[in-house]
Order: sequence, then C-alpha cells, then structure tokens
Amino acid sequence: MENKQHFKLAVIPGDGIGEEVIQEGLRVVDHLSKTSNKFTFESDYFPWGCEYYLEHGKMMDEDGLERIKNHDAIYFGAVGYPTVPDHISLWGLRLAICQGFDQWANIRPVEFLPGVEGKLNHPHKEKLNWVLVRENTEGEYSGIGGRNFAGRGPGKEVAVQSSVFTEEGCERVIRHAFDLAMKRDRKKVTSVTKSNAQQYGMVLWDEVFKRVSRDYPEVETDQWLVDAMAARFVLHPEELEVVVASNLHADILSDLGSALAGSLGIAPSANIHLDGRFPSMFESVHGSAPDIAGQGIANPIGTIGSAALMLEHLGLKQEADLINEAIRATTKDGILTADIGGTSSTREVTDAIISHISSKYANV
Ligand SMILES: NC(=O)C1=CN([C@@H]2O[C@H](COP(=O)(O)OP(=O)(O)OC[C@H]3O[C@@H](n4cnc5c(N)ncnc54)[C@H](O)[C@@H]3O)[C@@H](O)[C@H]2O)C=CC1
Ligand SMILES: CC(=O)C(=O)O
Ligand SMILES: [K+]
Ligand SMILES: [Mn+2]
Repeated sequence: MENKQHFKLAVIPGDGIGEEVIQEGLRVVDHLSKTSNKFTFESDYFPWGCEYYLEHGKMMDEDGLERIKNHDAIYFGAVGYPTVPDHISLWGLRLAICQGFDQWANIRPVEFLPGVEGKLNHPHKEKLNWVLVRENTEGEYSGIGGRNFAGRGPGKEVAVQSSVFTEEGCERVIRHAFDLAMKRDRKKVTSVTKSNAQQYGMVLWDEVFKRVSRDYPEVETDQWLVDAMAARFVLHPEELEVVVASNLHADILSDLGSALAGSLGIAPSANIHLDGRFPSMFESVHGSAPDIAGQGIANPIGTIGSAALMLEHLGLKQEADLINEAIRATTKDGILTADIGGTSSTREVTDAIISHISSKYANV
C-alpha cells in the first residue's frame, strides 16, 4: 500500500492497572496496524512511575522530557501507588509531562455505551454524547504556593495554594471548545466556572468566554456555576454538548460524567498540544486503581478508547472510528468487566474488541 504511515510511540504504563490496560491498548493498535495495512508503529517503553521512584528517588529521569519530545505521541497508563504520596507521583510524572509539553487542553469525551446500564436515569441516554474540554496547564493546578512560611509551627501551620488564570491560557482552551462545537450536529458550548466566589481568575475566564463566543455566532452558548453544573449533569444531561472548564472543575466533572455513563473505566482522554512543538499524550481518565490492581479485571475500554483518540490525532480517523465501533459492539454483546456489571476479564474484553475489528476487515 502506498503512503503507509509510520509513527513512534513513547509508552509509559506507569503504576497499578496502568500497566494492565496499556498492554491491552497496544494489542489493539498492533492488530489494527496489521489488519488495516494503513500504518506501522514502534513503541519505546519508559519504566517511569512509583516503583521507579522507590528505586531511584525520582518518578522519571531528569532528561525524561527530552527523551520523549520527538515521539509522535505518548501513550500513558496511570500513575499512583499507595506507598508514594499522590502529590509526588502526580507532579513527578503526569503533570510534569502535561505542563512540560504545554498540553493545554485535555479532551474528555463521555459516551453512553450500548449494553452498559450506567447510573443515569434518562429516557434517551444512548443519544447523549458530551465532550469535556479541560484546561490542562494552569488554573488550580499551577503548583504555586507554599507551606509553613509564616513560621507558626505545629497546629498553626499556614498553607497557600494559588490558582493562575492567564488570558492566553483561557482563550486557547475556550477557542478550542468552540472549534470542536463547530464540528458537531448541535453546536453548543457550556462554560463552567465559580465566578461568584472566585472573583479574579474565574471572572477573567467568563469575560474571555464572552469575547471568544462573538467569533462563533453559529454556536449556542451557556454559562453555569460549577455547583449547579454538577446537578445539571444528572438532571438535564440532554443540555450538554461541549463543556469547557478549568483544570480542577473539569477533572471533577469528568469523573462524574463517566460514572453516570457507567464507570471511570470506560472514559478516554487526550492531553493535546496543538502548536507543533511537543507531542500530545493519550490516557484513560482513571488513575492506577490500587484496589483492583493485579487481578486482571480492570476495564481496558478507557485506555483502548484513548488509543482511538491518538490515532485520530495522528490522522487515522477511519481506524479510530473502527476501534470505537468495536468497543460499542463489545459492550452491546454484554462482554463487560465487573465495574460495568459483567464478569469478563480485561483480556477477554480486549479479545472481543480485536475480534470485532477482524470481522470488519473480513467483510471488506
Ligand atoms: N491520570 C492519572 O494517572 C491519574 C492518577 N490518579 C492516581 O491514581 C491513584 C488512585 O486514585 P483514585 O482516586 O483511587 O482513582 P482511580 O481512578 O484510580 O480509582 C477510582 C475507583 O474507580 C475504579 N476504577 C478506576 N479505573 C478503573 C478501571 N479501568 N476498571 C475498573 N475500575 C476502575 C477503581 O477501582 C476505584 O474504585 C492515586 O494515586 C491518584 O493520585 C488518579 C487519577 C488520574
Ligand atoms: C490526576 C487526575 O485526577 C486527572 O488527571 O484526572
Ligand atoms: K490515566
Ligand atoms: Mn481526575
């Protein structure tokens, strides 16, 4: 086949179920590469994570970013381990990459899969399909602050954690939300803040949202405070299309969204950098799930769906669609892990997804 695309992946399985689900995602991509004959890829593995930290005193190598900077994409599992403080592991790996590579938008689609009951009581929930657009480099996760600088000692300690909102940071992610909305049947963007209580950064966000919205007259807009928005997710989910929010708010709302759709285990995400300097990173929304790690029962769908987002990002839209179709066919057949009410293992779900992809090519 002419023009077969080749790409280079940096694979970081990380901790807990991260390793279990990444391996399944790679099986799917590998199978698709062979059956579609449209692309080839190579994987470079990086053993970074909490075990690496316990052995070497660092979550990733000092030149880690340099070593993955020229890959076409990063495929990431999850990070976090009970014996390493979560802020050390998160800042040492995931946030180091998102912020170091200026991956300024985290795209988190919420899909209601057939055959998955979920927790939402809604007559047309199979038609719901939201995309959360999370600001991914600043806001509440700017990492600015300090502890105990007032020197008040035990029992009187003072901690400050500052949020940073820049006009450019707000604008690029809000604009991206509008660009995504323009590609959808119902063109609507809902912005979420807490600008009644947080009168500086979030008021700036609201103003930028209003200004950017004028460039998109075809797009319907809506603005909600985050507390009311949490209720709206449950009470009026049909009102949601593209939802754009700050780093913390969208982090919380996306877990709520995926739980409504069934489980954290089915939610994919893309940490994207669109300015051509750095690779983007693709990972499930969930963490390392130490409570189920090592049992072979983690739901691989979030990570396999993240591979679909990765292929789409690399220009392989048809192949991405095929993965998503295979995921839907698998859940529709009732091949489900325990988190969504089934008894299948991680591997069995992946096998079913692979066999749906095979049957698709057999029919061509
Ligand atoms: N992007 C990342 O790497 C993230 C890392 N974390 C880290 O992960 C660790 C655990 O955090 P938690 O708050 O427990 O969140 P978590 O997402 O790891 O787990 C929350 C709950 O969802 C379940 N769950 C998650 N993914 C699942 C899957 N694929 N299949 C079936 N069930 C699944 C878990 O069993 C658990 O009961 C912490 O160290 C945290 O900092 C948390 C969120 C994101
Ligand atoms: C860390 C975390 O919870 C997230 O990135 O979603
Ligand atoms: K993850
Ligand atoms: Mn989260």
